[in-house]
This record gives sequence, structure tokens and C-alpha cells, in this order.
Amino acid sequence: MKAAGRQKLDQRAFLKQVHECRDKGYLLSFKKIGSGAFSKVYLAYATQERMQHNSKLASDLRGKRHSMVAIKIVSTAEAPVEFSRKFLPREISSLNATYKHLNVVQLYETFENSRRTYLVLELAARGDLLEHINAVSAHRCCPGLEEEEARRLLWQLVSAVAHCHNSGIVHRDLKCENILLDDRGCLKLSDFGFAHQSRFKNTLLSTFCGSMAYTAPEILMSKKYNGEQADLWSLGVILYAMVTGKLPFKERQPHRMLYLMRCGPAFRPGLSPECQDLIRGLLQLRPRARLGLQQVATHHWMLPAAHALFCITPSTIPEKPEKPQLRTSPDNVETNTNSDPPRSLLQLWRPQLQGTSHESVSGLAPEPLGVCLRQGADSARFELWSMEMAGHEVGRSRHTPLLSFIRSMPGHYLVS
Ligand SMILES: Nc1ncnc2c1ncn2[C@@H]1O[C@H](COP(=O)(O)OP(=O)(O)OP(=O)(O)O)[C@@H](O)[C@H]1O
Repeated sequence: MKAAGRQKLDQRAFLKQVHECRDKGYLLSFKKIGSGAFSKVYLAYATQERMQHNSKLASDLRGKRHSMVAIKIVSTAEAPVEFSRKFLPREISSLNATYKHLNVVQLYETFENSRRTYLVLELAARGDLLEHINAVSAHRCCPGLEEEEARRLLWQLVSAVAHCHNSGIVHRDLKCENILLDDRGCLKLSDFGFAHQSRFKNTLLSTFCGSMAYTAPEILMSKKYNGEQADLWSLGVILYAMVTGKLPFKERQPHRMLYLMRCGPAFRPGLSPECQDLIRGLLQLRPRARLGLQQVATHHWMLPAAHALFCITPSTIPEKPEKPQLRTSPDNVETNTNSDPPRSLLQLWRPQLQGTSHESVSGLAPEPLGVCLRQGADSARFELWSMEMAGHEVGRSRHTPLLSFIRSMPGHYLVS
């Protein structure tokens, strides 16, 4: 078909999609923000009318102070039957199961017709982690992110993955390209097309999936594998990529990859020994020898990460901050418009935290009622449902590292 003819067809198809979205209460823009094998992702706007009918969408967008969403349009008519019958339903049901976590991309709703399925997703406007690592590396003229930033992102990623695992979902395709960032620099785990859902923690899987550079050795060896342990390997690869700007093992042939994996990762000079230790702890050939998520979160490299509970990047902190104020009057407290707030890492780990005496965890939460952090005139507001959720009694007067950290942040104030 001639190019002009194809262009006309594409335009007609796009206009159809615009109408189909409009009928459901969304205004589709021309801005394409991504594409997959059988899908295209567009920026779109939710109408007031739609928000009145979807309380989760309305409360999320109210918090974000905009009406933008990402609409992923999957051409089910063009995709193989297996994709439409297996992978797409899997992606949708995993997103439904992992709903309501700050670091997992939110699926607000879906609609479909005989040709297409539409997924209305939370917008992650700052692209993916790979693009971010490349942009920062170019800016710094040095490959990789600062350890401080990598730590903040890893903390959020660990929180998201822990939430998935606790919801019975293993992701199986954790990689930098599937980790998105929103306009506040908050990490959003996405692309659950290979996810597997099971009620049983120790289910062994056999399907080869994921991308070779991030795939655990047991999968490369075609062994039956535990999905959670395979995800932990991928976390090690992602951390390595963040702090070095490179992949730890890169080969096309699985047997060569396995050889490199057996030799272990090589580190650049200057990388802290703690970070190297954490990466080695994740990149263990024996799946059972790998650090668990809780061990990752309490690893000494992660210790200065208290602030990472909040998705704030240095760039979101105003240069000329408003005078910090300590607010105590409940009348001045902005109420949480979201009736069901995102779950924090500590809330997520509530069962594990009960009775723990580990300093890195018990030292995090300063106030029994949690901390509400607001950022000057900006809309950002983050909530830590911490010790109370974890069942700990912490005196109000105790100044823990987190509290001091928050107080030291310009333009922020606390309400408890
Ligand atoms: N919620 C979102 N916000 C912003 N961009 C997004 C969002 N979801 C997806 N994208 C962009 O669209 C691209 C394709 O989306 P996604 O990875 O979900 O599709 P896919 O069909 O699963 O892709 P693939 O075939 O590569 O696995 C992503 O790489 C990302 O750049």
C-alpha cells in the first residue's frame, strides 16, 4: 500500500479511537507517549463527567491537580489470539490485583470493542528508568546515577515489588524499561504482561519470560523456578544498571551469559562497598541464597533511605523555599481527599514489622499518627502511615532520623 494511503487509513483509525474514548469520557490527544508490540499509548484527559463516575480516578487526579491520564490502546484485532486471550487479561488482572500502591501504575478502568481494548492508566510523564539513567549519565559525564538517587529509587521499587508479591503476583519482566517515572520523580512499576498470579507462595514456574539481560540464571538454565526469587535477581540487575549505567552481564548466547553470571559482576572503582555487597546479595546464582525483599530494605546501604518513602527528587524541592512551619492545629490540616491512601512500605510490611527491633526499621517512624508532609505551594503531599500501622508505640518527643530529615527539608512542614 502506498504511504499516503496508509496514512489516511491510520488517520481514520485514530479518529475512531478519539470518538470511542470520547464516548467513555476521555479526550484523546495526538501525543503518542509510547508504543508496544500491539499497542500505542496516548496522552488523554479525563472529563469532569467521567470523574464523577469513577471515584478512584477523581481522587487521584485531584491529588495530582491535573486531569491527564495515559490511554493504552491495544489492537486486539491485529494481535495474535494468544496475546488477546492470555497476556492482555493477565496484565489487566495483575494491575487490578496490585491496585492502590503509590509505586505501581494505576489502572483506572478498561473498555473494549471487537477491534480494540483500552486501558486507562495513571500517567507517568517522565519516561522510563533507562531513559533517566542515560540522561543523568550524559548530564554528569559519568555513567550511572548518584548512589543517593539510586537508593531512593530502589526503595520505591522494592516497595512496589513487595506489594506485588504480597498480592500473589510475580512480575517476571522487571527491567529499567518497565519502570516509569512520573512528573514528581515517583517510580511507577508497569507492564505486567508477563506477570503470574498465584495464591501459593512456593509455586514453581517454567515459562521462559523476561529480557535476557535481566533474567535469572535458573530461568536461562530452563529449570523450574520460583517467581519471587527470579524477580530478586532482576532487582540486582536494575540496581547495578542504576549505579554503573551498564548491565552486569551482556551476551546474546544463554551459555555465555551463564558463564558471566558464574564469574559475578565487575564493579567500577568508586562504588561504595555497601552497594557492591547489596548487588552481590541479589545476584546470587542459587535462588535461595538471594537476599529477600525485607533484607534488602534493611541492608546497611539502604539505611539513609528514610526520605525515599517520599517520592521527592531534589529538583522538586523549591530553590527559594517558603519558611518552614510546624503545624499542629488539626483545623489547618489539609484532609486526605483520597479516601483510600496509597500504601507505604511500612504499612505494606506491617506483619513483618510487628515486634521487630531492627534499628533501620524501628528508627524510621517518628509519630504515632504518621506524618503528613507538604511541599510549600506545590501540590505534592505525601503521607507516611508508619509506626502506628506497624503496631509500634513511639513517643512523640523522640526525634528519630526520619523526623530530623523531614524537618531539615526546605519548604516542608509536618503535621501529626
Ligand atoms: N502509564 C504510562 N504513562 C506513560 N507512559 C506509558 C505508560 N504506560 C506505557 N507507557 C509508555 O508506552 C510504552 C509501551 O507501553 P507498554 O510497555 O505497557 O506496552 P507493551 O505493549 O507491553 O510493550 P512491549 O511490547 O514493549 O512489552 C512504554 O515503554 C512507555 O514508554
